[in-house]
Amino acid sequence: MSDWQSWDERDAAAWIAVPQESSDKYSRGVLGVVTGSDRYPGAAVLGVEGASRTGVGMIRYLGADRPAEQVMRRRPEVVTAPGRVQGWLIGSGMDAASRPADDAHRLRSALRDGTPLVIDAGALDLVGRASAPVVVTPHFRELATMLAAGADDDSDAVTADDIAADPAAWAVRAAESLGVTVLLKGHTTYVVAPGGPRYAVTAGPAWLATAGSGDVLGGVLGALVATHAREIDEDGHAALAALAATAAWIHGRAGERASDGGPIVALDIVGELPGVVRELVRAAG
Ligand SMILES: NC(=O)C1=CN([C@@H]2O[C@H](COP(=O)(O)OP(=O)(O)OC[C@H]3O[C@@H](n4cnc5c(N)ncnc54)[C@H](O)[C@@H]3O)[C@@H](O)[C@H]2O)[C@@H](O)CC1
Ligand SMILES: Nc1ncnc2c1ncn2[C@@H]1O[C@H](COP(=O)(O)OP(=O)(O)O)[C@@H](O)[C@H]1O
Repeated sequence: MSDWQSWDERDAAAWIAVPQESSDKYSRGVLGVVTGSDRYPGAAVLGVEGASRTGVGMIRYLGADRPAEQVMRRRPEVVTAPGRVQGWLIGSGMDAASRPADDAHRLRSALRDGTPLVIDAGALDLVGRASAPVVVTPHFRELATMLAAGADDDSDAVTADDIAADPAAWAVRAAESLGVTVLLKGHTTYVVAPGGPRYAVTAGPAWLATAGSGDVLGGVLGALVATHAREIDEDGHAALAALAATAAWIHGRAGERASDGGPIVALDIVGELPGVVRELVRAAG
């Protein structure tokens, strides 16, 4: 574990983009979102909520109609018109095995946009199609599926149990073989850039293991990516890895505050995000 750097509040505090007097919503950063489906509309709501409460200039939600309705009901600030964005969040609440043609088209547009992407859940199979740097956010089963897709035959395929037994090593292998930054979720979240830094983040309680918690994390990371376009442009995966570790830290700390030793639901994490970001801004000042 000696080559893993633990990521703490001081590290995270350096990766919050604080609006300036000269800022407007576009200069702060716009996040494009293609998430959710008829089956999982809630994941779209949770990701958009996570991004909104982490702080971003604007969100363009460009997913399917049913999740769009739910997103707009909860967050009228969101825009559904296409346009320029500085980062994408795609895949949460989608299912690669039953992808409607409209979703395939929406995902293709995001992947070809030339803008950094956070790829989650039901878009992880498309990781090789991106035209810009990517950070993926799998859990153990999702990472096993991704690696199995690249295995030469079934005997090479890794299982979720293999990954659970040594998540740090599998996160590194995935980053090297896929050429993307990997954020592997779990009690400790491992973040690895291909050939670059390795961060271990243990910030939250096990109460975070609740449905939709990872969808919120995707939104937090989406907001951080969209508000750090310059840093990603200059430092590529090194910046993406720092942003991913920061997202995991913020998510864990929000879970800690929300839980206070008791059970939580995903929206409780969202409710604590502004307070956690405020703490980080103060820590940086
Ligand atoms: N409110 C929402 O809309 C939510 C949507 N979600 C979305 O749901 C999709 C699937 O995510 P998962 O993390 O479930 O994918 P997994 O790869 O963990 O699981 C795939 C399927 O395996 C089954 N499964 C696996 N382990 C099981 C167990 N121990 N007991 C019972 N069934 C088990 C479930 O039927 C599940 O649908 C993703 O697109 C994700 O974003 C989830 O994040 C949960 C919340
Ligand atoms: N035992 C645990 N301790 C701390 N955090 C956990 C634990 N299990 C899961 N988490 C965190 O909760 C989130 C779960 O994400 P995910 O599995 O994608 O859930 P969902 O698909 O339901 O949104 C991740 O951020 C993960 O790091």
